[in-house]
Parts: sequence; C-alpha cells; structure tokens
Amino acid sequence: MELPSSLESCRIAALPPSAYYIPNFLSEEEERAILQKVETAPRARWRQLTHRRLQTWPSDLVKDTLLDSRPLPDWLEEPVVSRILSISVAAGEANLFASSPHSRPNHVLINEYPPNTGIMPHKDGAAYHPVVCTVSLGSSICLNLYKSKEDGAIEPEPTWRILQEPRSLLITTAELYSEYLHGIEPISEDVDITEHSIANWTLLRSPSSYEDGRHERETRISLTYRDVLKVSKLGDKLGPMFKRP
Ligand SMILES: O=C(O)CCC(=O)C(=O)O
Ligand SMILES: [Fe+2]
Repeated sequence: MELPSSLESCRIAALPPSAYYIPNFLSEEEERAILQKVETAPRARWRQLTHRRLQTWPSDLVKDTLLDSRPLPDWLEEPVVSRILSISVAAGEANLFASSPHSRPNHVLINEYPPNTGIMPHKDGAAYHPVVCTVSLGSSICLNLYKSKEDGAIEPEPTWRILQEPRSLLITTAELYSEYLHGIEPISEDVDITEHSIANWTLLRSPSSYEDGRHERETRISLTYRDVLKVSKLGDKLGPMFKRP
C-alpha cells in the first residue's frame, strides 16, 4: 500500500488538533481477510450489548486495567500495527506511539454496527494513552463530534462530522480526544454528506460516491487500536500452555 511517510498530509484541517484521516490504509484483500477473522472468531469472543456487539482483544479492561498481557493475535498486528508505527507524526519525527507507555497499541476493540445501530456520544476515559486509531471495514459511517456545555450537558447537534470510509484509518489525539465527545447515530442512512458538512471531505477516497448527499449504511465493523496504560501482571504468570504460539 502507498502510505504517507508523515501524518501532516493527512491532517483534518477543519478540526482542533489533532485528527488525521488516511483513506486507503488497507487494500480490499486485507479488508476481506480481517473481516473473515472477525466473523469466524469463537462465539464466546462476542459480547452482546443491547443494540450492538463487540469483541475485545486480548481481553476486557477491569478497573481501567488490561487483564491479559499477551500480545495481540497476528491478524490484528499485521498489517495494521506495523503500518501505524511506520508513519511519522511530522517529517523527521517519531511515530504516534513513541511516547506511549508500551510504544505500541496493546488493545483492540471490535465494534459491529448493522444499519440503525450507533454508539452514544461519549469520551473514551482515562484508561488509555490519548491516541485512538480506528480502522473501518465494510461500510462508510459518519462519526459525530460534540462539544460539552459548561454545565456538562451535550450540545444537541454535532459540531463536526467525520466520514469514515471502508479501509480507512482515522486517528484522533490530544485535545480532540479529551475535550469533545464522539458518537454515531443509530440510523440506516447518513444524510447531508457535503463538502460543507464533512470535516475530512478533501481527504476522502471517493467523494463522488456521495453526490446525492446520502449514504445508505451496510454493516460496518470498526477496529479501535489503543495503548492501555495499566496492564495486569497476571498474564505473565500463566504457563506456556495458555500462551498463544
Ligand atoms: O466505531 C467507532 O468508530 C467508534 C468506536 C468508539 O468510539 C469506541 O469504541 O470507543
Ligand atoms: Fe469511543
């Protein structure tokens, strides 16, 4: 894949510092291979919420701590993590995880969004180093960013919208990560998709797909890569029988 050598060319200029969007982060073949792994994971890997299901790799967090210190499985490491680590933040600088505690993402959340499914506006909290890398597979979807008001309430309308295309990587960091909420509306079709309403319009792979301003959703899978600050030592005490090869 042709990747940018530095993130500067992928910065979403309309947003506060800092968010980046790389449209062609994965090939169609790589997308298919990862979707296949997600779909064929053991049933027990899925956790069913009221409207959505998810997988956590290598494990859940308990009290903001990752319970399992084993590495991510190969299919979540390659090619995504090595590509993320190969891109410098700016020319001559280190990668995004150079100053994070484990120097790489150690946790992946896999969320499935069939049409009419979303995620309530939220902040990601204190468990993670403030860099989130989201790989999108299967379908485009709009991510909404909301300001919180002085009294802690959420503004009803999103301040910005990011369109996440399949095979793209969205990176959110710093102020954008900590000061704003993000969410996805539970609708079957994203509407009002225009260069004026979409913050990453100029970075899209396929803006001509949205000429009528609408996009009917299909099932989207997202992989959210992060570095969990605290990792339990329990995983290290498990015998070799429990470790992945
Ligand atoms: O699926 C997404 O793009 C966002 C997921 C998310 O916000 C989360 O897992 O915390
Ligand atoms: Fe989130």
